[in-house]
Amino acid sequence: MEIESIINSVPLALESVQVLASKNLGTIPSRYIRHDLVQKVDHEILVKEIPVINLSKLIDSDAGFSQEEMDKLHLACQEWGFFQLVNHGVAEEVMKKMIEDVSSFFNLPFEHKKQCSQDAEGYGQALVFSEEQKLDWGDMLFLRTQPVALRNYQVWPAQHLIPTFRETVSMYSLEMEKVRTILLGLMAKSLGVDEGNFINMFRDGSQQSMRMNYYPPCPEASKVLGISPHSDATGLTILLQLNQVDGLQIRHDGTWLPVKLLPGALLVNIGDIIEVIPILSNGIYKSIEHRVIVSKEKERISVAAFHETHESVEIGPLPELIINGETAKYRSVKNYDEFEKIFLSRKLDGKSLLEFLRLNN
Ligand SMILES: O=C(O)CCC(=O)C(=O)O
Ligand SMILES: [Fe+2]
Repeated sequence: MEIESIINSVPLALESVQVLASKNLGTIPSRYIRHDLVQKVDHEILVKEIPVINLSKLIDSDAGFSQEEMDKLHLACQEWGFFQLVNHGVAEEVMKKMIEDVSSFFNLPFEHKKQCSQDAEGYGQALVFSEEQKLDWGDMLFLRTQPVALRNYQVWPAQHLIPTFRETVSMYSLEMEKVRTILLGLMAKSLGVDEGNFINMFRDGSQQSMRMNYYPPCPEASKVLGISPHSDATGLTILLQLNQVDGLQIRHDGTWLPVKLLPGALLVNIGDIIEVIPILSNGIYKSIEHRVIVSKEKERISVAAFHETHESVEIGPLPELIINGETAKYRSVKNYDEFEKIFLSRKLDGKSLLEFLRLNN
């Protein structure tokens, strides 16, 4: 299908999963049930843990720089596409406020949350374009957070309902940008590419958005997914798990590996954009598929902060890289805005966005 016709698809209206869950139904509508879902995890794989990177060992600090930690980071980006980040330097107070205010949002009465609804932004569910498509067991609040001029406060919770929400998200947003920039610099070093150039692609004015996810408990938890398998159509994602309830699984060595997050850790993953733009990683760093399973008893809340390339950056193989007889592996997309439109208008389906852009040559 051509890019233009995909962009013009219209999403279907969906019900809030939190409202549905509050009805305490014994069984749930069939549109959430996935008959082919394999949730059983191979016990062998449970001994595997995704890499943990200690950021204080990678920046000038009392701990000193550790080449060993740097090698671990490189391997994590190459072989896992995911890592946990500890000693990341984000102020505890900011994390605490973020946990409080985002939880408060999902605890608001539905009528109040609904005021934040709008098509692709604000409160709602993952966009769905056909009656056949399975639904995810979760609601979300999707906000554009940077640059500030792109914020649409209409879809943010009203000031009188959660007075500190704006300030908290603003502070957290800047902390995430700091972590992003440090990590990109380290990745550039590991890849042996120009650090300034790499960071410049994500310079001031680049977009950051946050997807705040709420997964209610589900009476048929083993038959649903909180989020369908997907890879993130972004540059770099930094995820905060708010309430110590695990549920994320990543595709690793052909199976789904559950992620056990350490308290206070952030989870970082490589998005499609870093995989696609050869100058960023020449395909060395991988954007990995992941999904979310839900619990029968406990709700789960997470915040994914997505970091994009600057609007002036074309997403696709750069001409100067098509050297030594190599051909472009992907169609180019003008910039992140267009990339996002294509992403939003397609159902979450593994790494199909990259497949869609791949050139068969
Ligand atoms: O809730 C999670 O752990 C993952 C969320 C996620 O994958 C996303 O928002 O893209
Ligand atoms: Fe994701």
